[in-house]
Amino acid sequence: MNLNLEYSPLHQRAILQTSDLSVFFNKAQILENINLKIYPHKITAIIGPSGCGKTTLIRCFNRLNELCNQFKRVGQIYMGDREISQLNSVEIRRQVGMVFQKPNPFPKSIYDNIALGLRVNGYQGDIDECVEYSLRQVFLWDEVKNNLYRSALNLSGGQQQRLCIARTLALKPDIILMDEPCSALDPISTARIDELLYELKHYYTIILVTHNMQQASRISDLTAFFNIKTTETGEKVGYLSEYDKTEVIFHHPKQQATQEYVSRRF
Ligand SMILES: Nc1ncnc2c1ncn2[C@@H]1O[C@H](COP(=O)(O)OP(=O)(O)OP(=O)(O)O)[C@@H](O)[C@H]1O
Repeated sequence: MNLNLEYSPLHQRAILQTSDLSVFFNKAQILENINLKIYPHKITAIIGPSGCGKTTLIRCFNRLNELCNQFKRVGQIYMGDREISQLNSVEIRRQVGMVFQKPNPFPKSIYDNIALGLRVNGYQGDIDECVEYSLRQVFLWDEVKNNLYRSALNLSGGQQQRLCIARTLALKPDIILMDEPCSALDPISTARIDELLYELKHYYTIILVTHNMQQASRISDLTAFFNIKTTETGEKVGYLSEYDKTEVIFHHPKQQATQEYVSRRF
């Protein structure tokens, strides 16, 4: 579903695209026929009621679901011209970084949180420089530059989440998946992350799962509203209900369910 995106087919190629994507866990269908295009250097918000499959969808994009042996997918996911099953899963996870709901720094120093991933990926450049550059990108450098060898676990929640974002950025991904990255943070830390994401979209493509309607409406360019339906056999399945520019989804949605969800009358 790629609606009314004036600039999309004419001016931009999708960086990531699903084609009739359906997902199953233990034979239960979780997502049905998802057709979604993600455009480069945009923030795409994924919104919808709990259980509609938002996390499951984005975990398809870095092939994380495949670690669960009950998982099955039907349909295609293309990165550029290539179906992601043809790509090496280690390479995919470098190209498609992920930031989780709860900040999850390694129980190591601030420095090592970034340096470890670089070493594991065989980084050939200057690690000190890259650590500094990544911490500057998330506006954390000035706060931690004198304590780089202290445990990352001593940082505040907001600082830990910015460190996790820096750790992801250090590997130079094309796409960053963010699964409710601010849900464990206070409003001031959330506002800082919002500003940060807005800056980062100049360099990266961001897919943001969020329950925070203010966050989605303030910083995203495009919004995909997912909903849940009940099948004839009584199963609940998630589907893409409406996808458009964020401004349209929040101010002139075509569907009543979208209107109700974004205005919290769902
Ligand atoms: N590994 C798994 N094994 C079995 N079922 C799963 C697994 N992961 C997710 N599910 C099921 O898939 C459905 C969608 O879950 P998912 O977490 O993707 O939804 P969501 O929209 O992100 O929800 P929320 O907004 O509450 O985080 C749920 O019914 C969940 O129980």
